[in-house]
Amino acid sequence: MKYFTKFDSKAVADLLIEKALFYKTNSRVDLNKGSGKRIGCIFLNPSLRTRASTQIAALNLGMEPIVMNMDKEGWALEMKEGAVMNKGTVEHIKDAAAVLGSYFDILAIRAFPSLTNKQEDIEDFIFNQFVKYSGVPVISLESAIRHPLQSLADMITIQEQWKGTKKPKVVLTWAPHIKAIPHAVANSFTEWALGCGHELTITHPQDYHLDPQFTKGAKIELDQHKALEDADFVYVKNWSGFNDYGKIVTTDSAWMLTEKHLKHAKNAKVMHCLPVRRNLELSDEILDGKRSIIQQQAENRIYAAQAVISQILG
Ligand SMILES: NCCC[C@H](NC(=O)CCC(=O)O)C(=O)O
Ligand SMILES: NC(=O)OP(=O)(O)O
Repeated sequence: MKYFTKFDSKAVADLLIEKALFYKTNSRVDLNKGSGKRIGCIFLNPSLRTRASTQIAALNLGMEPIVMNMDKEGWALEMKEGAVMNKGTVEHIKDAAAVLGSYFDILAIRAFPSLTNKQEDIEDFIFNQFVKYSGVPVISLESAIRHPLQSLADMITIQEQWKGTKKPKVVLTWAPHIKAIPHAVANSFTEWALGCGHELTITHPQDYHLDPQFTKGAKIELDQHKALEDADFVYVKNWSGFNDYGKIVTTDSAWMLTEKHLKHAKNAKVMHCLPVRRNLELSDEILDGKRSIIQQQAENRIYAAQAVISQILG
């Protein structure tokens, strides 16, 4: 494996899940595997979990992680080919990524979408410029359209939690937010849940349809209460408009998940990638209650990253 940027196949997902669960109980078993190697973690946006869990994962494999907050501490990067750089940007991605490629054995990049330039975001332009010019293996720490390490951790968590014999009913439900939020987590969760063979229902208000390239094969049910009936796992997530790109179409607080919403889903476990805005996206009663498996998801981010880095190291 050279790149970890999206769902590959069920076989690869199963292998990574198995590897991650092994590392969860034997975290330092491969301490020599990455010895003498460096991973560069490049952040163009804020992070708590991804930043810490990726470093811990690398350290568990004996690798040296170096974190660069390029948005604040690096030179302003020019991404466009052939640009005349007579404005704010100082260094071209061609030069910067090539230098980073020569410093690191693996590069890991976080690059959120603009939410204004739909075409560029859909093409994952900024992330792919790093891939194109670095020449080394690249891991996505969340790009404009995907967050595969999060989704891998989500799949690990579902596998750990699910004790039933039938397939679990998994529901992705939209939640209110005050800001325009990326589609990456929702897209990726959909991609991985379907790819791993889960039965997925997506529910959201009118006009919040996700990019159909991700939702093909999912059941879309716009009645949230109906969608939540008999759910085994409920993934709560806000996203902004896709058709009306990057827009907040509604902030209807009736969509915020409470116990009342789960009246017909007695055993449902609730998931969220974090950070969560309490009592806006999700109620305290759910977050602090028995249904929440959110802390477990966050912990599994370490082992998801460790499995991926280990696989790239070979
Ligand atoms: N990396 C995980 C989540 C990143 C992003 N959240 C945010 O931007 C939160 C911003 C705020 O709440 O102000 C999202 O939900 O897609
Ligand atoms: N879930 C997640 O990616 O969190 P951070 O943005 O804090 O890394």
